[in-house]
Amino acid sequence: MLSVLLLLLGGIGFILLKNWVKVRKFWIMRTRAVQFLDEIPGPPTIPLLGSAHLFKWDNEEFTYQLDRWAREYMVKVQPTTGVMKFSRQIEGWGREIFNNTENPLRDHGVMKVWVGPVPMVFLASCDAAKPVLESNTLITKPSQYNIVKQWIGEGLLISTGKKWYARRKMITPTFHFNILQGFYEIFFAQANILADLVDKFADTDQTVDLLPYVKRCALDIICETAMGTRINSQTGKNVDYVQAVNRLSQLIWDHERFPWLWFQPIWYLTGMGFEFDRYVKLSSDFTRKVILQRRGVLEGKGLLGEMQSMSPEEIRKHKLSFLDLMIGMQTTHNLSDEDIRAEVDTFMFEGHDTTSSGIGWALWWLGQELDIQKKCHDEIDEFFGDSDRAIIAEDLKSLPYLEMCLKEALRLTPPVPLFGRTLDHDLKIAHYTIPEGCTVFMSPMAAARDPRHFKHPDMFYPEHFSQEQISQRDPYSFIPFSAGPRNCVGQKFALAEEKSLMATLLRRFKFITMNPEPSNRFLPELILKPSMGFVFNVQRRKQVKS
Ligand code: HEM
Repeated sequence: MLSVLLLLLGGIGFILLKNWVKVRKFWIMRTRAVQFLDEIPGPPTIPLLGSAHLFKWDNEEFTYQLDRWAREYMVKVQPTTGVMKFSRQIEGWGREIFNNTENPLRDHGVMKVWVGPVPMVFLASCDAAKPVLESNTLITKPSQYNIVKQWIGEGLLISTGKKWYARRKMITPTFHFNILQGFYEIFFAQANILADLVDKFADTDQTVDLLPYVKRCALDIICETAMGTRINSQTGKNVDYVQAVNRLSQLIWDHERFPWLWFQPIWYLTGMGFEFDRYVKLSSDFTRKVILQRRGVLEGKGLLGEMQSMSPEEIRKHKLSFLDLMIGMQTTHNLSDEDIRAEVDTFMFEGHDTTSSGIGWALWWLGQELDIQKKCHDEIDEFFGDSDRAIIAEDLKSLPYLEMCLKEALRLTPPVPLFGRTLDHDLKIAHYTIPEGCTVFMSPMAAARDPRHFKHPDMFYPEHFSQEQISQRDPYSFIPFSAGPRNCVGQKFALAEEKSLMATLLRRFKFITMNPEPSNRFLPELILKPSMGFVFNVQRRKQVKS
């Protein structure tokens, strides 16, 4: 027995010594955090677990718990009794944060939560988040992203410092307007496959949950645009890959929530670690295979040497994907095959769950606000008439109201509900000091419910995005794509894809939401999901002709 104990202590001692520098750094950060964060309100803690022992296992309950904590600690409001509508809760929460003039502490929207021995600070208002977002130095992602890194590698989303600057400079031109224009053909083709699938439910008694349909459509789009490869998931192909991508996101979210899973032995004992590794291998092998194939195709066409000097117009003419451009830049930017794999997988990770969530929520809001949906139909009909010709980039400029609706949905239900940074230096927010090494999280949903910036913070009110209202507002109050130097590089791509898909669907159908608020709750996982899916009754509109 004694020898087992000694062996165990020896093992722990060895691990601590091996990681001495990291342990010391963490200890200093933790000591300063205990001292500085004491003032910031947050839920009760116990040694080692922090507040994690209080976390609800059930995802939906966990969401409600976060909401209760926010009201109780961030804004010092006693929990209300009875069931409140979730969106109204957030509105109330927003009001309490932003309208309170008596207690200056309430005005900042700052809360801390200890997850195990790790402190996290939530910055829920525009003013609290702005100093982090606009900084050129606070660009490091927190350790919570490490699990994502095991899947997508150190691509643009995860890298930091010089590597990030170089990659951002290299990747930004691949989203050139002229290159994006070439993708509209893909958007339209995939949107039509989606519309044909939806059509099977139209004018029947059957309702349909559109979430999995839109998700597969967005996955097909990102595979074709980012990798130059058709996976046809909409028509039931490549099931293994689709399942791997879906399951990885779920496993990552569980890993984030429960600190005991951060210990490798527990992660593997639960079986989740093995499952995660299996799916990471499946997904990475898929990307590696595609890289090899595309290199062969480019060599075959004699394009490999020429791509560096191509104009965006020529790139578009040759229908080159993001991966093709990476392969073209491989030698000049000294990229390994694994570097390319990481960047492509980053796009796969960032580029489909996000857009499908955005489209799903937008339809879900429009399916409840039928007058607003009618205005979208009218705008589309006025522009396209009876034609069902392909939608091209220029067309979308003529649908400003649809764009306002999409942005309003992004405001109320942002697909990325939280994003974080590790502080490389102490940061002062209002009268709080948040120490170096601490993790901060920004919440676009909370920031966008501020009545000082939005006239009707809890309502679906597209006029929030009229030119007049936009020009009067602090841009940091609307941050679904983050903001500042580390904002979403795919923002224009995402809006173009969303608008194109929405216009195609709305040309053909009217959507009536069957699970409106408050029954359908927002689940802020890695991506904001509906607790009950996006269930619609679909009605065909007039027949369109080409
Ligand atoms: C509605 C759709 C989308 C939303 C709401 C969204 C939102 C975001 C947010 C909030 C971030 C910052 C994340 C963080 O700091 O941790 C981000 C980063 C990023 N997004 Fe998006 N995104 C969307 C679509 C896309 C698409 C379609 C692509 C690619 C085609 C993409 C590629 C990226 C990349 C590469 C980054 C990392 C940028 C960097 O750190 O320099 N996103 N996105």
